[in-house]
Amino acid sequence: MRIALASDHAAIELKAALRDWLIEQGHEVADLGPETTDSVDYPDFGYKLAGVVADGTAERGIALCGSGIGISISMNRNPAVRCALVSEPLSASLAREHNDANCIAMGARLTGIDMAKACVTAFLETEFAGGRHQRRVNKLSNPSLAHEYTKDI
Ligand SMILES: O=C(CO)[C@H](O)[C@H](O)[C@H](O)COP(=O)(O)O
Repeated sequence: MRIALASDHAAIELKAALRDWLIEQGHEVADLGPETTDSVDYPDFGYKLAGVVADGTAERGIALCGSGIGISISMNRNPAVRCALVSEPLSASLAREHNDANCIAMGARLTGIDMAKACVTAFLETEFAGGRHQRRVNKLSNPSLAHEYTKDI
Protein backbone atom coordinates (compact mmCIF):
# COMPACT_ATOMS: atom_id res chain seq x y z
CA MET A 1 0.00 0.00 0.00
CA ARG A 2 1.15 3.59 -0.63
CA ILE A 3 1.36 5.20 2.80
CA ALA A 4 2.52 8.72 3.68
CA LEU A 5 3.58 9.88 7.13
CA ALA A 6 4.10 13.34 8.55
CA SER A 7 4.59 14.74 12.02
CA ASP A 8 5.83 17.71 13.96
CA HIS A 9 8.99 17.81 16.06
CA ALA A 10 7.30 16.00 18.95
CA ALA A 11 6.82 12.79 16.98
CA ILE A 12 10.06 12.40 15.01
CA GLU A 13 11.05 9.21 16.83
CA LEU A 14 7.63 7.58 16.46
CA LYS A 15 7.49 8.58 12.80
CA ALA A 16 10.87 7.00 12.11
CA ALA A 17 9.91 3.80 13.93
CA LEU A 18 6.63 3.47 12.02
CA ARG A 19 8.26 4.40 8.70
CA ASP A 20 11.00 1.76 9.01
CA TRP A 21 8.53 -0.88 10.22
CA LEU A 22 6.13 -0.21 7.33
CA ILE A 23 8.97 -0.39 4.80
CA GLU A 24 10.03 -3.75 6.30
CA GLN A 25 6.49 -4.95 5.66
CA GLY A 26 6.79 -4.09 1.97
CA HIS A 27 4.70 -0.92 1.88
CA GLU A 28 5.62 2.02 -0.34
CA VAL A 29 6.25 4.71 2.26
CA ALA A 30 6.70 8.47 1.87
CA ASP A 31 8.01 10.38 4.88
CA LEU A 32 6.91 13.98 4.40
CA GLY A 33 8.97 15.23 7.30
CA PRO A 34 10.16 16.92 9.30
CA GLU A 35 13.62 15.38 9.51
CA THR A 36 14.93 16.92 12.72
CA THR A 37 13.62 17.73 16.17
CA ASP A 38 13.78 21.47 15.47
CA SER A 39 10.46 22.99 16.49
CA VAL A 40 7.96 23.20 13.63
CA ASP A 41 4.25 23.91 13.28
CA TYR A 42 2.01 20.86 12.88
CA PRO A 43 -0.37 22.50 10.35
CA ASP A 44 2.48 22.84 7.84
CA PHE A 45 2.92 19.08 7.84
CA GLY A 46 -0.72 18.19 8.35
CA TYR A 47 -1.76 20.17 5.27
CA LYS A 48 1.06 18.58 3.26
CA LEU A 49 0.02 15.06 4.26
CA ALA A 50 -3.66 15.80 3.66
CA GLY A 51 -2.78 17.01 0.18
CA VAL A 52 -1.02 13.82 -0.91
CA VAL A 53 -3.90 11.69 0.40
CA ALA A 54 -6.48 13.94 -1.25
CA ASP A 55 -4.77 13.79 -4.65
CA GLY A 56 -4.28 10.01 -4.48
CA THR A 57 -0.49 10.04 -4.29
CA ALA A 58 -0.90 8.14 -1.01
CA GLU A 59 -3.73 5.73 -0.29
CA ARG A 60 -3.45 6.23 3.46
CA GLY A 61 -1.92 8.82 5.76
CA ILE A 62 -0.46 8.62 9.25
CA ALA A 63 -0.27 11.95 11.07
CA LEU A 64 1.68 12.39 14.29
CA CYS A 65 2.29 15.16 16.78
CA GLY A 66 2.66 15.37 20.54
CA SER A 67 -0.97 14.63 21.31
CA GLY A 68 -2.22 13.88 17.79
CA ILE A 69 -4.83 16.59 18.26
CA GLY A 70 -3.34 19.53 16.39
CA ILE A 71 -2.25 17.56 13.35
CA SER A 72 -5.60 15.74 13.15
CA ILE A 73 -7.45 19.07 13.18
CA SER A 74 -5.27 20.36 10.36
CA MET A 75 -5.72 17.16 8.33
CA ASN A 76 -9.49 17.31 8.60
CA ARG A 77 -9.61 20.80 7.14
CA ASN A 78 -9.08 19.10 3.77
CA PRO A 79 -12.56 17.90 2.68
CA ALA A 80 -11.14 14.77 1.04
CA VAL A 81 -9.57 13.62 4.29
CA ARG A 82 -11.22 11.63 7.06
CA CYS A 83 -8.58 11.54 9.79
CA ALA A 84 -9.35 9.73 13.05
CA LEU A 85 -7.39 10.48 16.21
CA VAL A 86 -6.74 7.08 17.80
CA SER A 87 -4.83 5.67 20.76
CA GLU A 88 -5.85 2.01 20.68
CA PRO A 89 -6.56 -0.51 17.90
CA LEU A 90 -10.35 -0.81 18.27
CA SER A 91 -10.77 2.87 17.44
CA ALA A 92 -8.43 2.48 14.48
CA SER A 93 -10.46 -0.48 13.26
CA LEU A 94 -13.80 1.32 13.74
CA ALA A 95 -12.43 4.35 11.94
CA ARG A 96 -12.04 2.14 8.89
CA GLU A 97 -15.15 -0.03 9.30
CA HIS A 98 -17.64 2.78 10.02
CA ASN A 99 -15.97 5.99 8.83
CA ASP A 100 -13.83 4.85 5.88
CA ALA A 101 -11.01 6.87 7.44
CA ASN A 102 -8.15 7.42 5.01
CA CYS A 103 -5.87 8.80 7.71
CA ILE A 104 -5.17 8.28 11.39
CA ALA A 105 -3.49 10.59 13.83
CA MET A 106 -1.68 9.60 17.00
CA GLY A 107 0.12 11.40 19.81
CA ALA A 108 3.72 10.45 20.38
CA ARG A 109 3.65 11.89 23.90
CA LEU A 110 0.68 9.69 24.77
CA THR A 111 0.98 6.53 22.71
CA GLY A 112 3.99 4.19 22.75
CA ILE A 113 5.56 2.65 19.67
CA ASP A 114 4.08 -0.84 20.16
CA MET A 115 0.57 0.55 20.69
CA ALA A 116 1.00 2.83 17.68
CA LYS A 117 2.01 -0.18 15.56
CA ALA A 118 -1.08 -2.05 16.73
CA CYS A 119 -3.22 0.96 15.73
CA VAL A 120 -1.57 1.11 12.30
CA THR A 121 -2.11 -2.62 11.74
CA ALA A 122 -5.81 -2.28 12.56
CA PHE A 123 -6.06 0.79 10.34
CA LEU A 124 -4.42 -0.93 7.35
CA GLU A 125 -6.13 -4.30 7.67
CA THR A 126 -9.75 -3.30 8.30
CA GLU A 127 -12.14 -2.84 5.39
CA PHE A 128 -14.89 -0.24 5.20
CA ALA A 129 -18.25 -1.93 5.88
CA GLY A 130 -20.35 0.24 3.55
CA GLY A 131 -24.13 0.00 3.85
CA ARG A 132 -25.60 2.52 6.31
CA HIS A 133 -22.08 3.78 6.98
CA GLN A 134 -21.71 4.79 3.32
CA ARG A 135 -24.74 7.08 3.65
CA ARG A 136 -23.13 8.79 6.64
CA VAL A 137 -19.73 9.07 4.99
CA ASN A 138 -21.45 10.64 1.97
CA LYS A 139 -22.71 13.35 4.31
CA LEU A 140 -19.17 13.99 5.49
CA SER A 141 -18.09 14.50 1.89
CA ASN A 142 -21.15 16.58 1.04
CA PRO A 143 -22.60 18.45 4.04
CA SER A 144 -25.53 19.68 1.97
CA LEU A 145 -26.84 16.11 1.99
CA ALA A 146 -27.03 16.22 5.79
CA HIS A 147 -28.92 19.50 5.65
CA GLU A 148 -31.48 18.02 3.24
CA TYR A 149 -31.88 14.93 5.38
CA THR A 150 -32.43 16.74 8.67
CA LYS A 151 -34.23 19.92 7.62
CA ASP A 152 -37.66 18.63 8.74
CA ILE A 153 -36.51 17.40 12.14
O1 LIG B 1 -0.95 19.90 18.58
C1 LIG B 1 -0.53 19.46 19.60
C2 LIG B 1 -1.33 19.66 20.82
O2 LIG B 1 -2.67 19.62 20.43
C3 LIG B 1 0.72 18.69 19.66
O3 LIG B 1 0.85 17.98 20.84
C4 LIG B 1 1.98 19.49 19.38
O4 LIG B 1 2.93 18.52 19.13
C5 LIG B 1 2.38 20.36 20.54
O5 LIG B 1 1.48 21.43 20.69
C6 LIG B 1 3.80 20.88 20.36
O6 LIG B 1 4.15 21.54 21.57
P1 LIG B 1 5.61 22.07 21.86
O7 LIG B 1 5.54 22.57 23.27
O8 LIG B 1 5.86 23.17 20.87
O9 LIG B 1 6.58 20.95 21.66
